[in-house]
Amino acid sequence: MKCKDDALDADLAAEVLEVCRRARMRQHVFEFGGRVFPKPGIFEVEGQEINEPALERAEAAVRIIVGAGPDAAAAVKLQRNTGGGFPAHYDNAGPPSRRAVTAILYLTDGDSGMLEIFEFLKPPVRVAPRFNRLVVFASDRCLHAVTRWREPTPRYAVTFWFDGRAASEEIVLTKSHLSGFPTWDDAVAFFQESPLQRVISRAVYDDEYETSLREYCGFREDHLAHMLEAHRRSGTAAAACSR
Ligand SMILES: O=C(O)CCC(=O)C(=O)O
Ligand SMILES: [Fe+2]
Repeated sequence: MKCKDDALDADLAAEVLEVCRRARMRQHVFEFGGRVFPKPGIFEVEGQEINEPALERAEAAVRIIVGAGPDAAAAVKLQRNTGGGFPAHYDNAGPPSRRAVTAILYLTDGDSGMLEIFEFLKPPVRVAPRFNRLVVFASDRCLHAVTRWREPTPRYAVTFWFDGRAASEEIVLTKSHLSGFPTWDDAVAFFQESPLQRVISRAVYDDEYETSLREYCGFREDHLAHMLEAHRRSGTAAAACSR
């Protein structure tokens, strides 16, 4: 994960903030365990729906910062956050997603709505939103969550995703992965660099998944119960198949 302050030209960042303020955003929904839930307090719209030159200029600048080639397809998402947060997730949870790089441009300051980053088996890191701060990480190997936003005014952020080459990498965890490590440190080093960490993350990060569901977005008891149940099912399945 990399964090860069004063990432864009300040005038451009201010223009992007204005675009966010004006944009019509929709309630964000997410799929969990076969059901669709609203994410409380999160509203989003895709950049391509609003066709603003400032967004294109921002995308070009971010593309250079993250080192994505001119041909890498990009998706842009504008977000307004008035309350909740995000449960632990990977931006690329597996095929057909081809997202390789996530870059989040924060446009609002706050001491809540922190980005929590769980780089595999490294100490977790929390990044506060700050105007013109850019956080960049690998979409397929960086578990993250967003803590609840508690400020009276909205939190604005724009996320840029750049695709990589066709996802040809292995995505199935096999016994040979697990038996081939001479030492524990070798296994850790492998999973830190590999998208295969996604297969075992629900078991390894059980508490973080559960806490983030409970505290950041599961405000309705019935929704939370379903999400926790689905999380536990997938964690148990992952633990069983990696034995
Ligand atoms: O709002 C943030 O800080 C991050 C949002 C996020 O993780 C996402 O949109 O996938
Ligand atoms: Fe994300």
